[in-house]
Amino acid sequence: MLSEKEVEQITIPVIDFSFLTSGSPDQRCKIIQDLRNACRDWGFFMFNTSKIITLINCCATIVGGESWSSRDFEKGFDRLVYGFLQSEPEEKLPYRGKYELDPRIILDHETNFDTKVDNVSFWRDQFRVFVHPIFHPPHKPEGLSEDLSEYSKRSRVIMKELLRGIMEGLEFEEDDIEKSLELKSGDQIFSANFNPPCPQPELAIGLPPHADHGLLTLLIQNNVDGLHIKNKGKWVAVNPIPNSIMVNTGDHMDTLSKGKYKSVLHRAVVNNKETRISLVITNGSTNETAAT
Ligand SMILES: O=C(O)CCC(=O)C(=O)O
Ligand SMILES: [Fe+2]
Repeated sequence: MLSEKEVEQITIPVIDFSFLTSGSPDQRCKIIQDLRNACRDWGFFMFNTSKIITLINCCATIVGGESWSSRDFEKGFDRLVYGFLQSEPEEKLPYRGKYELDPRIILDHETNFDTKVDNVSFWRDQFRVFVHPIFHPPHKPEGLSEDLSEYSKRSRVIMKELLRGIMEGLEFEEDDIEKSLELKSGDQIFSANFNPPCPQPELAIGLPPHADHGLLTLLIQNNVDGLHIKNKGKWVAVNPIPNSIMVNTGDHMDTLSKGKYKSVLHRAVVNNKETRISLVITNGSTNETAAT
């Protein structure tokens, strides 16, 4: 029922991030228009860089951080993804959250939904942590908390540029844009989702259908597909450019845009061959943005 074959493969709109930050006025106009169409018609888009590192480093220049090499970036994400989950259970215990939005790290292991109700098993490990403005970093493996904090900082720069473009497209006044871009108090939650090979993928799901809670979510996946989005009433499978960053609109964006940009439903399916990994950072609004 949930297999890849049964849903149409689509390519979501592609946005040139560099035109937002350094394009000519005409190029910027075109990108604002592209963003408007992508948010309205899909709620999902991706950046046309096949090198995430270029984008991350372009943000480092803005925040004054050091450039990462591709190797640094991969090492950082190995730490993020494998290091923590593979530490000893007693080392992880202090980070285990106690409730849904507990700002401590939340770990779930191959949790099942109530299969009587949902008729489907939940097949994943997840590592989730609030990264901003509250941050309870794990102390091990070494370097993980620095990587998370740096990635959170850089992704806020991407967010800010994107939001400015999106709000220009919504024809917000410049003063309102400035006020709304005060992202310092907007919360950010980072998740690493692992979906190991599943012997019966048709009976399981990596992540059930849901909409994200913030303004925009940034999503990176390894080269194993599995993300589905609901578009015009039907599920479609997203076919991303390898190594790209995908972006989707969340509940706060739905509110901010007065319902023009819907908070898009999506889910992750599993397969029986390869582990799928996605790294997700959800960016919430400030109180001012939410009230706009
Ligand atoms: O694994 C994916 O591609 C989706 C992840 C996701 O939607 C989430 O963590 O909110
Ligand atoms: Fe999501």
